[in-house]
Amino acid sequence: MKIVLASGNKGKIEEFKKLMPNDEVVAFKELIGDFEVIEDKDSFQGNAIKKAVEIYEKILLEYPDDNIVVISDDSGITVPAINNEPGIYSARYAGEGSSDKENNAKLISKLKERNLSKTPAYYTACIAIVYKNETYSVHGWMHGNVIDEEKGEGGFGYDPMFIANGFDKTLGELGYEGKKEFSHRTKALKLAKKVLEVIL
Ligand SMILES: O=c1[nH]c(=O)c2ncn([C@@H]3O[C@H](COP(=O)(O)OP(=O)(O)OP(=O)(O)O)[C@@H](O)[C@H]3O)c2[nH]1
Ligand SMILES: [Mg+2]
Repeated sequence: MKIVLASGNKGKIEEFKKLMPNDEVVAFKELIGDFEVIEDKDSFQGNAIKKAVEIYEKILLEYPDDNIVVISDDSGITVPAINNEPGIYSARYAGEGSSDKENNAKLISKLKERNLSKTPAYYTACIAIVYKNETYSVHGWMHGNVIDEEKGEGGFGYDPMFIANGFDKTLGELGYEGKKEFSHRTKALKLAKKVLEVIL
């Protein structure tokens, strides 16, 4: 069965395709072109469900007979020492439409303002699934520390600033192969696969 990913984030799409090698994973844009979902809920779960539902409904309008399953991912990084920023605002921390580089620069300046060269942080991923008008959601987390500089070119987003617990290199330095063993997205997707086993 075709699994439609309700995400426009290239880093996520790449990770999902690698994490689900036995499924036909298609980014929604390949089916219906560009479509913006306003992420105005106050939780990862609220935004993940909103993305999956709106894209599911939009696809059904164009492919009414398709037996389609849509999955979405709403994720971000939370730094308790700076009032839990950026959290659900991770993608737009430096303003609407900001790049990973700009978001990282803002986080670095916030850490430097408080003389925090290294402080605890965690990633959250909520994956929502919509199938036959029913909604499901699961979460995964990854704990570690953020540092006030970028190291390495791997991963995406805040990865060059994040050192997972038990490691001494950033996810940017470890790259995808390191990260996929224990990331928030990997953990959430493990549960999502269980849900798919039950409902499909
Ligand atoms: O270093 C990172 N490693 C990760 O593994 C990771 N997962 C999420 N994030 C960041 O959190 C925001 C997600 O926001 P988000 O869930 O709204 O996604 P998005 O707007 O980019 O795409 P979409 O899926 O909504 O279309 C984005 O800024 C990402 O950079 C990560 N950063
Ligand atoms: Mg988004």
